[in-house]
Amino acid sequence: MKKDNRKPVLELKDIHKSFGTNHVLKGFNMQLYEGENLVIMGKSGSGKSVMVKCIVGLVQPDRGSITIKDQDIITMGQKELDLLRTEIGFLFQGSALYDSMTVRENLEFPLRRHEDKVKNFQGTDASVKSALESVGLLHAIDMMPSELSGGMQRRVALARALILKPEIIMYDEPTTGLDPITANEIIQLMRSIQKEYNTSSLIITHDVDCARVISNRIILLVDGINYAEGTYEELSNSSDPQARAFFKN
Ligand SMILES: Nc1ncnc2c1ncn2[C@@H]1O[C@H](COP(=O)(O)OP(=O)(O)OP(=O)(O)O)[C@@H](O)[C@H]1O
Repeated sequence: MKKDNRKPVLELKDIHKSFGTNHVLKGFNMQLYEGENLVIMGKSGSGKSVMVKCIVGLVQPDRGSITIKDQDIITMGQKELDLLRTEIGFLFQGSALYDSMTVRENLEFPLRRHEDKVKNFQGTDASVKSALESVGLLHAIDMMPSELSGGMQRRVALARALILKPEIIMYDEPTTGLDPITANEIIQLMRSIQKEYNTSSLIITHDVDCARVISNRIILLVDGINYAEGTYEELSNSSDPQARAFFKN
């Protein structure tokens, strides 16, 4: 593979994490570059969620460094960390909408939490409308989550992830639980958002179709390390059977 001379926006170096005798991450390395869609694939239980939790600060790695735009987040104070986190949007499986709030109120929530950052934006109402427009759901602004289909709910969650105009978006299993047509709509939306906002995306997925369509690059997480890296074509045609096995449906 070619050596990449671009600067990463997010970098994990030599991350180790064990739970008792269960050594989950054993020196995992990853660079996410500006504007790219990087997919992480790994078998169930391989440590993908633990890796994401290390990035968002829910789990403390035993060893290694995590930098976002050259700032080390492991040694950072809470206040700086909160501000830096506004640079990251999340679309997690569990990132459900608040049932008792309208779509508009759900989107206003992160704006209110991060008022300092929002001062530079065009105003709450305009920000909410522009994020909803990006996911094609402006007409649903006053609806309740219960009135929306599963796919629409995920699009609203995506609008909420976008509202602070993050430079990085992390998607954890973005298509899980959706039928193939809706899953494809979400994938196309992720692509158009990447173009519109020039975000760098980290995507955790089991979905081979999603990985094929969305990825510029894929990292296979095996035995706690970045076992193999490359484009979909490179990895799915790899001479290594363990790498190739990921792409058999
Ligand atoms: N808080 C915790 N305490 C103890 N063990 C944990 C904890 N969190 C994760 N683990 C263990 O770490 C390993 C990796 O779990 P993780 O949830 O990261 O897997 P995954 O790759 O995300 O799996 P899946 O694809 O099924 O979601 C598992 O063996 C799990 O039991």
